[in-house]
Amino acid sequence: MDIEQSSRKRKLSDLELSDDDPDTSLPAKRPDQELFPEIPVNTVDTFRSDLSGAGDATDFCELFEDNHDNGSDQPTNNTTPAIDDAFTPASIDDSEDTAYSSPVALQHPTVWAKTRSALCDALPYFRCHEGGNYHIDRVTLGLLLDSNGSPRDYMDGTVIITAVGGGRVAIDKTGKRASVEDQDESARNYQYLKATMPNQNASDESPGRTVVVIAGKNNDHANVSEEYCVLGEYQVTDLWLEKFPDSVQTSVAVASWMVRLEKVEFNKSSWFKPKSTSHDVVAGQYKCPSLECISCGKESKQIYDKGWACLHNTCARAFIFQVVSNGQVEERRLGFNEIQYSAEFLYERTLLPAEATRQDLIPPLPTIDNSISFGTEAEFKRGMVCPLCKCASRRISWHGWKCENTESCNFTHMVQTRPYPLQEIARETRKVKSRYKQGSFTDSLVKCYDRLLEGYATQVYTFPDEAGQTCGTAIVLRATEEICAKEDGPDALYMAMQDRNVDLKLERSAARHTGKRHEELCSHFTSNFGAPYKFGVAVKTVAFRDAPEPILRGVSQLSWAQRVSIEDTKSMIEEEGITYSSTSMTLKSEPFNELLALGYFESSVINYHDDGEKDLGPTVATLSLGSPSIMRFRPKKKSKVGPEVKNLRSLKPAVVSIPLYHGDIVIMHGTELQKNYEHEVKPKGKLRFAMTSRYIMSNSWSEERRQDTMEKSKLPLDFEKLAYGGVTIDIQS
Ligand SMILES: O=C(O)CCC(=O)C(=O)O
Ligand SMILES: [Fe+2]
Repeated sequence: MDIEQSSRKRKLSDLELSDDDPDTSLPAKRPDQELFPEIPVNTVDTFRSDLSGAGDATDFCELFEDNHDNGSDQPTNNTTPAIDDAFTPASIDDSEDTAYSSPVALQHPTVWAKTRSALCDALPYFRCHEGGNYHIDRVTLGLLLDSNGSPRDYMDGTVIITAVGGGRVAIDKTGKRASVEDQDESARNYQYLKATMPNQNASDESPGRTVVVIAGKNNDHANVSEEYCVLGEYQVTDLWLEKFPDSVQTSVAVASWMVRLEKVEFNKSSWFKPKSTSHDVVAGQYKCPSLECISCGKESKQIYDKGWACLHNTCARAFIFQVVSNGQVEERRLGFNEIQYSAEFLYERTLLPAEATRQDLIPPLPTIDNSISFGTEAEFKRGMVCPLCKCASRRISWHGWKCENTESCNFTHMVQTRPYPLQEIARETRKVKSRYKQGSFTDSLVKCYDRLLEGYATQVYTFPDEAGQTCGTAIVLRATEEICAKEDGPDALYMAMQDRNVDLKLERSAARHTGKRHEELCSHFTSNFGAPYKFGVAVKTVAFRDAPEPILRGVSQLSWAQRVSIEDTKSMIEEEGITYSSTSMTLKSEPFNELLALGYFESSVINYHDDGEKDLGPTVATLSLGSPSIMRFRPKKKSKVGPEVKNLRSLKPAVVSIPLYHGDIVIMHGTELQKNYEHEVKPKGKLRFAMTSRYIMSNSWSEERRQDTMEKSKLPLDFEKLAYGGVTIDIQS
């Protein structure tokens, strides 16, 4: 025991701690600029190359949100002390020095975003729509602090100290979450942050990398003026477990990881810090001592002002502070509010290793190199950072990027895409044909009948309702090469849709995402022509009379396809003796008065949905142009068709999967088909268009809305000359 005491004393004496004035040992500050150390400037690695090279790289977001990604399920604790109460280090006179006050925006943010989806679309270091710790291959690239995490969080213009987060579980039925178990080295957020530090990777030779920190408006410490602002490029300097018996977050002491981040360019003032003097501190001026524990033999830094404690949670002496009182060292357990971070810890500065990987805070504007790219590759759907006002903006328009800061900036970055040729489509088609079997069934519910329809080889899929009778059909008309090459056929239509002079008005709309907290954009681009209609998402409508010719040709071709396929279905039902629901399948062609155009870049999809909105006729017809795709149908989880689901979270598997090729037409018929089943379409190439026509019934609408619908669905007088297969449409009914 005596030996222990003396050894402890020896180590503490190294700190030169004095009981009455713990800071007299601190060296005087040297704010003279000339003494600032040179910050190494390394070759900047752009993340675009990280991502494009990351074929199977794990690109993920971790649930840092327990503490940082502000959400409705954040536990509120009225007893939480204000940060200033919890945190005013006594050792520093803060009457002049504002290093300890919460930063307030000084200048224009380096990069900012109005929405989470813009942030994630535009910034390569934070492609993380949920969660707050974005990592690739288990190494953090970006952190979002969008709430007040631990009451012990700290932020000045240079240093951020915050809880690492993760590991919380719901502790009651209201969804309140809290940490109930000690965190340890298996905590993922800890691991990914640790991996950014030099020599932490498996090879042990990684040079380390920087982490970009973003603050959201819900974080009171950063006090940023915009919804999301990039604070800067930081390095992780310390990770340690904090455990106090009276933590205000939980009634029991739970060890939680904390992280200290230090701005890489620590000698420059931050845009978000007003009178910070913290950037006057130079490397080496303050040194936070590190001591070896006499019990476990592991080192811990003295990061708190009251004294040193072993920070290794498994050690018998963990969090027992060695406090100097009247020249004696006492061992004490201290409460959460009794200690603060030491000045040495806050003011320590760390030079970034020269070989560490840096990050570009402002990614370059997307450029399409017409010799190697078409402009429809997945990366061009990403956002941009406006070079004028630095607003992170999403790719909303088909034709290019527009700054989303529309109130005070009108920057646009329009691009000319290179037409994606039919030869490329043929190549993609061959690849899909070799991989996917036509209509590969995953369930015996759906039956398929082969038909021949005016030169189109046709498959008719019949879908049963819960009673087993057919409630709907999906009729797939396969276009032959000959059909595609016709003067008004799919090839000509596909090329016309890419014509620079044709504006299809395609845009990405805000999508509904059940269970997601943040607004997202649909992955595909849409525009609506003819009768206005809200398909779950709001899409702008253009009257048929103002529609470009390819759209009108689409309406014409789909109207033709509806007529011939419904006629054939009647014969097929008779020939095959199929029992069907006549309330669902009227077997009548309705005049299409609307067309929804869809544009898909590489990796765009339309997720599972139904086309059974109110006031829609029983038939929905789609023409596919360009890249092949896979269409799947599955019974809805609430439908009695198909296997029963265990709970409402589990989904039913697809019952049929249908590859669709350039020129193919799918006609879904039957209102009950849409009630019982849903469908998705996943393109397998770089450019696909779909044109979907419906009949929208406006009888029950107000006179004004009805008139508007009638007006917008009037076809131009010369429409007849575009008629496919001689089908004219009577819209006036
Ligand atoms: O892109 C497609 O083929 C399908 C589009 C679709 O499902 C729709 O417009 O509702
Ligand atoms: Fe659909």
